[in-house]
Amino acid sequence: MSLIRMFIRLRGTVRSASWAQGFVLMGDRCKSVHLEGKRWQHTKTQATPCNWKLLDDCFELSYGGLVMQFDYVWLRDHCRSSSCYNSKTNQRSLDTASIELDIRPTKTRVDEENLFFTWPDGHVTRYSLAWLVANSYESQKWRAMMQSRILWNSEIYSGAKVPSASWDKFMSCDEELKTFLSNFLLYGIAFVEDVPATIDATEMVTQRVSLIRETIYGRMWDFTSDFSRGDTAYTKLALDCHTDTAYFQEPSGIQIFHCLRHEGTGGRTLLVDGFYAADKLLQQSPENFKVLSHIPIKHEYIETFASHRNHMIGIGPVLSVYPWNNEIYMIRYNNYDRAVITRVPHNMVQCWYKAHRQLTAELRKPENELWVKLKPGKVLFIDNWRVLHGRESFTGLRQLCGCYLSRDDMLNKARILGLQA
Ligand SMILES: C[N+](C)(C)CCCC[C@H](N)C(=O)O
Ligand SMILES: O=C(O)CCC(=O)C(=O)O
Ligand SMILES: [Fe+2]
Repeated sequence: MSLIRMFIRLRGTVRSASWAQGFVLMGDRCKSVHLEGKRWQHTKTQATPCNWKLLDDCFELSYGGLVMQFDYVWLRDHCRSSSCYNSKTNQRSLDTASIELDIRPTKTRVDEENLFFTWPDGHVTRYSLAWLVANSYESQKWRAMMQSRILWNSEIYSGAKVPSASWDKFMSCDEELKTFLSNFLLYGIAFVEDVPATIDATEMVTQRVSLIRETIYGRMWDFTSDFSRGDTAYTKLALDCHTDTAYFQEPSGIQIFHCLRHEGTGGRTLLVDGFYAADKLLQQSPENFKVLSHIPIKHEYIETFASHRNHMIGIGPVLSVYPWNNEIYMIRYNNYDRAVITRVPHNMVQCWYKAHRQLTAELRKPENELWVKLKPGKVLFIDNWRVLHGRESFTGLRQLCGCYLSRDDMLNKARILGLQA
């Protein structure tokens, strides 16, 4: 059993054992009652009554209709007094390792809005009840833990009529940027239109969103089908849907494409929501989802051009999920760059191929494919941890420019603008 799962189970047991009769005790006067040998404490009548109990292994608080349990070390550790926490830098100054692991408050008291703990060394910690509620495990649990997203196929995305941002407004107005980022977080793709068809303007537009992540391809890159680098991207061939830089330990968070010119035919861009496909897989076959989220696979970029010598390796499952809630946060799918499978025993290899086949079938369903023709002026932002891209083969001169962006900094920007990310 994973540690986290064990932890959740433990918490569950503790909670159900200790709280069942708590609410009958809410009185209208200040009083304390004994229940199963434990002393219940109450505040005076108020809109939201507060009861608390010092249990052997945790502090139990009932407030605002919620029953919460706090570890004593946690309560000491999160003290917001000026000697424990620097509210100018929002950093902890307290040395957590100096807290006795069996610490208990010597005195506990409550007023209308606050709880006060006195610790064995005399230090007093004050918590506002509202802060404790907001930061309790029990209240977090009920909140949407998942990033809100709209999973899409071609019809859903087209039907949503998500507006593109427009260059002028995008560059000058934070509300426009906020709407853009909100759409980007929801769908994993977003467009800015009317951008001057230059590398400089493309760079400017990306700088509104995040910091450029420089890679072996440079900072801003532009490319044509001249095979100047050892990769199929630099040809006229079609490309099946994939995520880029699967061969990085941390694949690039965001990819930007701006088609600066195309004199020829074909060359449309393919976009597929990898999380939509993964979700379908999870519904149809949880075992196959599990296989793809557990078996680590290697991706590799080997370039042996005289001018460019590279050997990049990234290892990770096709589907990365958070261990605590199984929520998918990244898909790594690139059949071109997938390396030799060497670390998986043959019986598991067979399972992996079956699961991979099912995911591939889902990704390739025509109804899941969104095809767009990129034109000069239209800059595409792709969440490279979620949305796969590909392209149709083409003729003629076609020049694309773009860059990779840091995912953390995009999320940072979104939060600063007030979005939940
Ligand atoms: C985007 N740019 C042309 C610079 C690089 C293309 C990298 C292609 C590589 N096979 C991958 O999928 O990561
Ligand atoms: O040429 C294209 O449209 C995209 C090529 C590609 O997959 C890439 O550059 O990452
Ligand atoms: Fe690519």
